[in-house]
Order: sequence, then C-alpha cells, then structure tokens
Amino acid sequence: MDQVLIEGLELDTVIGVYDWERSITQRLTLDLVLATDIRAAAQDDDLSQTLDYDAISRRIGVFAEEHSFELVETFAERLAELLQEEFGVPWLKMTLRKPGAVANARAVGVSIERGQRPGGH
Ligand SMILES: Nc1nc2c(c(=O)[nH]1)N=C([C@H](O)[C@@H](O)CO)CN2
Repeated sequence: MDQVLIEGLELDTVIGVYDWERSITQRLTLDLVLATDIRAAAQDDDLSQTLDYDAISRRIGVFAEEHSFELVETFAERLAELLQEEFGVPWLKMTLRKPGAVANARAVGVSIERGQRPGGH
C-alpha cells in the first residue's frame, strides 16, 4: 500500500474542556499517513493523479481555524471524516498531539485509523 505522509503539521486552534481553554488558541501537532496508489502520478509525473499534501495541509489549517472542539478525539474524528470525503482517501492513520497539556508529558493525544486499507491488509 502506497502512502502520502504529512508529519509534524502544527495547528493553532481553540481546543479544551476547561473554561480557561475556551478563550485561547493552543498548539496541536498532526502526523498523517494517507493511503493512495502513487504509480499513475509517478508514471506521468502529474500532481493531479495523487494526494496533494500541500493542499491537504492547507485544508487542515482552515479546519483548525474554523472549529473549536473540546476534545482532541472530536477534532481527530471530524477531520478524518472530512479528509475521506473531500479528498477521497480510502484509509488513513492520524496521530494528533497536544504538547504542553500535561505538565510532565512531552505530549498527549490520540491516534486513529479510519477506512479500508487498499488490498485489505
Ligand atoms: N482523552 C482526553 N483527555 C483529556 C482531554 C481530551 O481532549 N481528551 N482534554 C483535556 C483538557 O482539555 C486538557 O488538555 C487541558 O490541559 C483533559 N483530558
């Protein structure tokens, strides 16, 4: 299964369950693995035949600006749905981290896989 990668994407968004978190933005970092078949794009050297990691990264930035969820779980789930619908991603793995949320941890967060892996593995 071929994959397009986005690693360490930094996002500033309103996120958190506590009152003090509702009036500030906080940094999230996102790692994404997006299943796709890169062979046609590579054959023709043609961006339109693959997942454009630049366009996807920009769309994620807009998503982060437009929403203000309480839970990182909600952010991840809703973003996964969007990526599958808007970009036709059949399978993805997303790791979303909230650095600094817990004093003695480098980061906390969630990791999810959604969709069907091409080839069924
Ligand atoms: N599983 C989760 N636990 C917690 C979350 C969350 O989004 N998912 N959020 C918080 C607070 O917002 C925290 O990040 C503030 O430091 C607590 N636990």
